[in-house]
Amino acid sequence: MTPTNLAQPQRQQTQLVMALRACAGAFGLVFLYSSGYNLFLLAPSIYLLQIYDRVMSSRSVDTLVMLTLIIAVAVVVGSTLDIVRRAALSRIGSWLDHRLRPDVLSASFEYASRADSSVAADCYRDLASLRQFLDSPASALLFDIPWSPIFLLLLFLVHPLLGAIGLLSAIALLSLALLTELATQQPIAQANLSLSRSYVRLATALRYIQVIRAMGMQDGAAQIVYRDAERARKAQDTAMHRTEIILGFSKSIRTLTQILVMGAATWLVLADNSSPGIIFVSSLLLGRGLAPVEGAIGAWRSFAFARNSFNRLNKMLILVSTQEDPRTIPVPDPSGLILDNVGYAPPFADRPILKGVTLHLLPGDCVALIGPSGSGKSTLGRIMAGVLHPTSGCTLLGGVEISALRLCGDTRHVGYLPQDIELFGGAIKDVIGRLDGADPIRAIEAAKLVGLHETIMRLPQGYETDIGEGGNLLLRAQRQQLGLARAAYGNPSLVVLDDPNSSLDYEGERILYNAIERMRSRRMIVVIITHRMGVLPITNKIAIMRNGMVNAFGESEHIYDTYLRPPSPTQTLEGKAAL
Ligand SMILES: Nc1ncnc2c1ncn2[C@@H]1O[C@H](COP(=O)(O)OP(=O)(O)OP(=O)(O)O)[C@@H](O)[C@H]1O
Repeated sequence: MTPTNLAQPQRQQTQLVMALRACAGAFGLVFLYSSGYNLFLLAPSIYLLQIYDRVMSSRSVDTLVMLTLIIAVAVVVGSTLDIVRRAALSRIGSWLDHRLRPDVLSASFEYASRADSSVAADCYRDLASLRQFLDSPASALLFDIPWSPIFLLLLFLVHPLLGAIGLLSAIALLSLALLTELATQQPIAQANLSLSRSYVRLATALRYIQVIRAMGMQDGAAQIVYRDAERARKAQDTAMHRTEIILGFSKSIRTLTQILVMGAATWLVLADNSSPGIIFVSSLLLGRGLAPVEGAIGAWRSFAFARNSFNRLNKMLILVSTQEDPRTIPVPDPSGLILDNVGYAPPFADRPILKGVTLHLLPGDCVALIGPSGSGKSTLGRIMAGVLHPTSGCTLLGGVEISALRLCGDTRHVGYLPQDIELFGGAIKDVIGRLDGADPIRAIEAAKLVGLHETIMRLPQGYETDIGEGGNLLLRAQRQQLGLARAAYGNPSLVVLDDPNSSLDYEGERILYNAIERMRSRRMIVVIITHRMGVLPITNKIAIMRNGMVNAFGESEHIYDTYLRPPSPTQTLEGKAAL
């Protein structure tokens, strides 16, 4: 299954859902703390009633002191429970972060390689957003909301008229909460989108900062990043202003209801001979009943952001997890590489880049993939390397689908040197060893295979030399050689080299050709994507590509003589004479 759209609804157990389920006990505890906290919030109401009913009638100072002490203890216990539940929510957030970070990181890598790297980066950030939400006061509010009806019920018990006023007010506030959702949904989604775009653009600009500075494009690049950040800010402002307006209304409703309840309670005291305490008790109960609803309107943006983060992260985990079980995939036998009717069309493209490519390469084969620019060579190379999934047909290495080999984590079956080289890591031994806790012996073996060992040993720190961010401390030719060693690490069955000699001088090319000979002698299949014809003599097969198809494929000599050999002067003269 190819993930293209995170908007599809899915139902499946993901690591996120399972981790949340594992927290059920902890959430239950938070619920208990919250219940205790909300119960203790009743203390001031009870206190007032007791003052009116007992102290005022008995005029007993001792009762007043005792009551005050009891209520003071209740208030301290209530505040402590509030602190404890917030600390517990924060601990849950930290635990979730710790438990899910590795899974989310690898799922983000997977999603980035299969679909969209910017969405993958967003999903990675979503985990932090969820943790931030659990750290914020908004998360505690969720546990107060169930208490809202209980306070309103108590108000009903005090007097049905007071309860009815409270209920109507709660309904009005809930409608405003709903209105907040409707009014802020679109700007919040827009803010999310623009913010993530600006992050992606910033990352790209920082990656190419040397070129940007050299060409004097700094201001233009800043403008591009700034434009999206501005859009995000404006959308956030819109959401905030709408929330503020609705919050203003809700405050008015709340104050009016408060006055109404106190007025009605006073009327009840006068008309019904009720205790005067109900004036303050009803006001307090109403306040407690409406506070979570009103708080929810204020915290709506936090809820919406947290919900978006949860949904997006969960969907990415679902899409990435719909894979074959890697443990069931066997190690390939040496039956070679088979491309059967391979087609590829990028998402949303109107025409395919590759159309029905069929090739069969045997162990020890070295094939040159040549053809005009844009004919689809690099795309085919990426498919062979398992970086891209073909949209039709299959690519089998030793009878196993290449993308499945990559997913089983045993990447040693395939080596890949991309056009942009893209080195990643710090010390040379780690770069060559594919960041796999590099076995230095094997890294040295790979360096020797590609003829780089002596060069590395001449460096003051040898294999421990740091290559700088992305290898920026190295010459391009050296980066290319290092990329070649990385591709050869672990004796893979297939090595795909995209433009491996583009930066090499004569000596560099000689070393490369020797390296390829050695790879072939180890029965590796070597695919060379190139524009340089000088590489053809070391190949035994050539494939010529045009318009996403392989036009000609066969033994190098035959293909060269038939399609590539320039006509000799005599042939040209004979041709002219014939004319
Ligand atoms: N992700 C993509 N989305 C849309 N089109 C793409 C994508 N990647 C490549 N293409 C297009 O597919 C075509 C083939 O690209 P590809 O890089 O495979 O060609 P190539 O033969 O390797 O070219 P070159 O020799 O210049 O490297 C080009 O027209 C390119 O613009």
